[in-house]
Amino acid sequence: MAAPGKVVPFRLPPLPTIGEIIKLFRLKAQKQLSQNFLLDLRLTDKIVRQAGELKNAHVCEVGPGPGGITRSILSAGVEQLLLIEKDPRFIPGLQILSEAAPGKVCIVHGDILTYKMEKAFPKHLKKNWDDEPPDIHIIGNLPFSVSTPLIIKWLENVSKKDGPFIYGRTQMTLTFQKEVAERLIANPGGKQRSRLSIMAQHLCTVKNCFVIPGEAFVPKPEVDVAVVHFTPLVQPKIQQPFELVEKVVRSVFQFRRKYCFRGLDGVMVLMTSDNSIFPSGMKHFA
Ligand SMILES: C[S@@+](CC[C@H](N)C(=O)[O-])C[C@H]1O[C@@H](n2cnc3c(N)ncnc32)[C@H](O)[C@@H]1O
Repeated sequence: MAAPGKVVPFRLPPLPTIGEIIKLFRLKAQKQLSQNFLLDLRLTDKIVRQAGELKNAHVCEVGPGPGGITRSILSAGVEQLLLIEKDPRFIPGLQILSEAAPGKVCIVHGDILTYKMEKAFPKHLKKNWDDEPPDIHIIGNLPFSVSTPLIIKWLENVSKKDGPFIYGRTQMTLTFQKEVAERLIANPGGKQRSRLSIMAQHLCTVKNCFVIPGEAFVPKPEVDVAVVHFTPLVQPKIQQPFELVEKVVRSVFQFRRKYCFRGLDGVMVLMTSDNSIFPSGMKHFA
């Protein structure tokens, strides 16, 4: 028994390994759905550590699959874990995890692209936008065909303070194809600087955490994967509506870099009609 006042770390009871769960429920990865699983719990622990302190946090995991990352999230001592999984084959395996952590897990069979995140967490967790981020995190290793459109949608939600961001500056830790992660974190003037870099960095602090080699996944994907952490900024760097910023940035990047200034001609038109979108000049941010 622990001494009074001593914090007892949360420990899951002995469970079948992820490999055994996959065998038990015949969870063959479906290539057409870009399913690749992480079986090494040291790696899933490493991904979850990138989210920051999760003790007593409310977490939504998107696309838990056979539950590797799920186990690491539960072991971090979260208060509540919401799982959103589209493929019904994974639900029985996730139920085993739910029984191992009584009262902590809620499983939703659904599609994260349409799920209403504004109702996902208790209201009392809401924080003001300029306060510290709420104790709410989104974590996920989704197929790239989902994670890229999803981050665009969530960036729009950040700019409008809706969706998962009605609770405040909810943090996200997500995996992307390595090249997409490089674009998300690229600095101004860098080779990878793109539309995605500006859309993400004008709204969030974007940290690239680490690259996971393709060999770590079963089956091995054709590309490497990188983990990216997002914290919405208190003040966006460009204080204009999302749609307008997107339009301007699209216009800037429609030409190859050496012809970028052709794109800027269009921007100048928008700048004069909309009053200084990029106060210190687009050149430096692009
Ligand atoms: C690449 S697998 C990763 C599984 C697990 N997170 C892991 O790391 O081992 C992606 C998972 O996301 C699920 N998924 C795909 N699209 C989804 C969507 N739109 N909404 C919710 N889950 C989705 C898949 O069924 C699969 O379980």
